[in-house]
Amino acid sequence: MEKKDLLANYAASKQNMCITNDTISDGLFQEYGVNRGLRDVNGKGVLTGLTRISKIVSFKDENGKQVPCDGELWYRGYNVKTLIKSIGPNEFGFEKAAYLLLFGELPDQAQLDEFCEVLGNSRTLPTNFTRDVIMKAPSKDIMNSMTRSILTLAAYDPYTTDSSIENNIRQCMQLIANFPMIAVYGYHAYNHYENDSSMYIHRPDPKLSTAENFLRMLRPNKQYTQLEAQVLDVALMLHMEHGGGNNSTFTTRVVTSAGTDTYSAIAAAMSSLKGPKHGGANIKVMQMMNDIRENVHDWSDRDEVKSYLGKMLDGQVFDKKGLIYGMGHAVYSLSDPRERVFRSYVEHLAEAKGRQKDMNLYNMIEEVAPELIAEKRHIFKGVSPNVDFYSGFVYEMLGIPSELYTPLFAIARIAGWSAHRLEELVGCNKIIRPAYKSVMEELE
Ligand SMILES: CC(=O)SCCNC(=O)CCNC(=O)[C@H](O)C(C)(C)COP(=O)(O)OP(=O)(O)OC[C@H]1O[C@@H](n2cnc3c(N)ncnc32)[C@H](O)[C@@H]1OP(=O)(O)O
Ligand SMILES: O=C([O-])CC(=O)C(=O)O
Repeated sequence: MEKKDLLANYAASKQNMCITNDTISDGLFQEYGVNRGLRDVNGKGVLTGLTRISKIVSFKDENGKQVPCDGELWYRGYNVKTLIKSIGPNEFGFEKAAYLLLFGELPDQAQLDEFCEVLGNSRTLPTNFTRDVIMKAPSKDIMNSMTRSILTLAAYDPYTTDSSIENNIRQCMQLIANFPMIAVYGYHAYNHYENDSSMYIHRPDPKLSTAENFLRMLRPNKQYTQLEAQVLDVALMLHMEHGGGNNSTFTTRVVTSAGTDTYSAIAAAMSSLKGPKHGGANIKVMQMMNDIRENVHDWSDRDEVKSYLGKMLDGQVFDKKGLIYGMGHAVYSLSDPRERVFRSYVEHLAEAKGRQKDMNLYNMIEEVAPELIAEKRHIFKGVSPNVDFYSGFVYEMLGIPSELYTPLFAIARIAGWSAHRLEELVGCNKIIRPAYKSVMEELE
């Protein structure tokens, strides 16, 4: 028997022991008033912190009663939809919103120009970093490849552990600037070594925005249209920030509170974001849609689509996890405002690109899935499509490879993580250490 089989067989033989000894019954959670996943029975999160960075609205007060409402997302006092609308036809919004999230106020033109200039000039990697780090052991999992790059960047920083606020601002801005590079170069290395394609390492242009640079570095001929860059810019703005409680931002805050350095905190956040129940859902949605296209004979037959989705919820088909990806949210009830914005773009793009049949299938799933989930699960606050439902479809129509969908989320969310790291360092300064009630038995 090969050594690796020996270990795999041993692990398989121990599986049931772990399941038996690690299962904790619902009754014990109830007895001690412990909320699974830090969520109460109505799905509301346990309050664990205060923040000024953003606000999520999913319930409204009606005559003293909290009732579900359409979702709203606010960055530092501004509704994200208003922020997006305020971006002029020849402007890009990601940088403006990043300044807002990091420093708490909207920049005037001179402040924005200065910020963009600093960010643009910071889009460099240490000498030979692409060859020595990114091109070594390339992986299809670009989130892992980026995380490896982030941790290795720490080794090139003489002030890694300096916890002053100015040093943290410098490190966060350096990572915001570097994220598109380590993502796209990681993809090209993988595409070359694993898919036998040509490799392109285009340098970023310091005068271009994050969205433009991403497309410039990705495309072999560096070309993109203004519309493509603007759609991507809006996508980035929609993904930048989502409160302190989402899994990756909470991770950032927990790890930051232990006093660790910026690189380690952001690497931890990356590891959270890639989870299929969080930012990794955008790839899962695309895989799920492909699976539906393959297995549903008539995509326009509502009953056939519904029946297949029902099997998915019962864990019989697709990845057998019992989830319909791109649906549901820990906070939103009737709608996720980001999905609504994406939807308006998707409709135009699908028409322009002749993808009407796919659009109809998405529309049908958007209608049927919430009904089905409500039938088969305990839903207290309503279930609706989330930001990940359409994002992959938009990226696909922009010709972006699926390996880069979750990395794109990270390229945007690094701004929110950075803002929360700074807020934790400035305003909290207390290690996060919740309690676990022990239900262990003492044995002789
Ligand atoms: C950027 C983002 O992170 S957005 C979210 C991206 N994730 C996905 O799209 C994955 C699919 N969705 C889900 O797994 C869930 O909706 C989550 C993880 C996002 C939120 O889950 P919860 O916080 O448990 O939501 P909620 O309290 O409303 O769920 C109630 C029940 O419905 C289930 N449920 C919610 N959404 C779904 C879904 N899409 N498919 C199947 N079941 C679902 C939950 O598992 C839960 O079941 P349980 O009571 O047996 O535990
Ligand atoms: O808030 C959450 O739990 C997940 C989410 O939508 C995000 O992080 O953007």
